[in-house]
Amino acid sequence: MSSSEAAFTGPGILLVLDGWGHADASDDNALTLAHTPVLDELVAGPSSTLAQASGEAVGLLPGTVGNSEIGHMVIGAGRPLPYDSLLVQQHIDSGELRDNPRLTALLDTLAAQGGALHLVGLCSDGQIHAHVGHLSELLAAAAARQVPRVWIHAITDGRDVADGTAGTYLAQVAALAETAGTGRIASVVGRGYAMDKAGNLDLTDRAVHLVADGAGVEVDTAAEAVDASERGDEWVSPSTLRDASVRIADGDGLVWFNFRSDRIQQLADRLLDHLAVTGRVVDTLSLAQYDTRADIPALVQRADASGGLADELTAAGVRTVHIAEAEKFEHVTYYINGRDATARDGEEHVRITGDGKPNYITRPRMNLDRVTAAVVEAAARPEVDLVVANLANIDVVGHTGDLAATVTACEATDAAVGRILAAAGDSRRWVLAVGDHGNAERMAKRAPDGTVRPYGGHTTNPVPLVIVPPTADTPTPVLSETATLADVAPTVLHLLGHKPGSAMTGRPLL
Ligand SMILES: O=C(O)[C@H](O)COP(=O)(O)O
Ligand SMILES: [Mn+2]
Ligand SMILES: [Mn+2]
Repeated sequence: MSSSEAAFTGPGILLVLDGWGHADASDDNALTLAHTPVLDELVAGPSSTLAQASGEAVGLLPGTVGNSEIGHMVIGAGRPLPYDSLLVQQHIDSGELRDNPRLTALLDTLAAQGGALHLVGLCSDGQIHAHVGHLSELLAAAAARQVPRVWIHAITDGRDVADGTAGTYLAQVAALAETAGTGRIASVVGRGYAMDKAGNLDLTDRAVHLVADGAGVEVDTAAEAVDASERGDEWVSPSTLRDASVRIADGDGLVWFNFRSDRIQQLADRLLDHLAVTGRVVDTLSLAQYDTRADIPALVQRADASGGLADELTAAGVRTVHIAEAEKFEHVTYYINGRDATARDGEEHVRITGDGKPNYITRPRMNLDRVTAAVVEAAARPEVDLVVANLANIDVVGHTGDLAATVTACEATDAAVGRILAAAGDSRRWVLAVGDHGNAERMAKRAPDGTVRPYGGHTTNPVPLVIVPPTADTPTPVLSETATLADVAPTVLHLLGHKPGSAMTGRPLL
């Protein structure tokens, strides 16, 4: 029987196991160290393949690690989408960024009126939220337009890159400024403060007052600020350089150089509010488009992500329930639907919330039991055609860089998948389980200084993709050996009995 004859159609569950990457067993592979009988059986079966989830396959620069935004967008779009980091790099390579009329207008005004330029963003080459190369280009543009003073407000990383590397990146930033002939680090703060996205405004406001008012611990060097942190690079205390202590003045300019919005938008909105309340008019631009309340003009526009799974399912009248806990809720709603937050007709969104400031090392199960219960409940409703869910633990706990906690997260996820498979069997649903990018299969990395350090960031590894038939006696489909995340939406449509959307370039895997 050919694989197409073996295909079955009907209701199903699309399950994204966040950060579920594939790599050979090793002593830093949390997924192979963990006892995961359910996942092991799934990936060992014939209805299993590996999908590319990084680099060009999904719309990133070659060799770039995947991330949750592009992962979910491509899963939904059924085609690779040029991601913001790729678009920014293309604008740099073509010279368009440096000549961008919004940028040159701002720089020329600052040069003519003697205003300072403030550049705010994450200083690493993690390529998830930002890249120091983009900062370098903005410094060169400011130098070319003779902006008199350029201040860098550096956010330290330690999450998308190995912890303990912030000092190296800040030295690199200083060297880039030297090469460009302009720019000095005015302040340093860890991303735990500056890039909170959970509404912890007490953290955000520390960064607001640092950047806007120069309020922070006084240090002589950026390295001193980093070295003083007792909780790693993510939690470098808001620090201001003694000989470069600045506040943002009326008439200054501000450019945000993170290309990804989700973790900078809270700070951007809060800072702009603070400047307005304190009577400072500051022209502001962002490198890529942000989802801020404030309308911040962007230097690089987003790619169109329409025509994906959500649009096809709505047109076909398919009823869906989208479920995730807070950390990944936007990913299974906004991003998977093509950066569109509106629930379509026939679409329900379920956001599972828990503690405000969870500690993922001590609570690696997170809110998994409640997410699983919501999936089981939705699966039992006959009117629901498709359940779309994200299990966050493997990725979110993986980001702590704590191997033991991540092993526990993998084991908890394994048990949850077991419960979901049982519920799928009861309701005669197929299940398609897939990772959105790698993370937990690699928990150590060589840092720029040559040392091997705990690593909680993402990887370029492929991700497992498995399909479980609706009943034990349904013929087991054999999946295509080559796959990418772009094949998920066409495969889901196929399993629901529909054709791939006309905007999709991926193909059904069975
Ligand atoms: O913002 C984060 O938590 C990480 O930098 C990236 O993780 P995500 O792409 O899985 O959200
Ligand atoms: Mn993810
Ligand atoms: Mn992640």
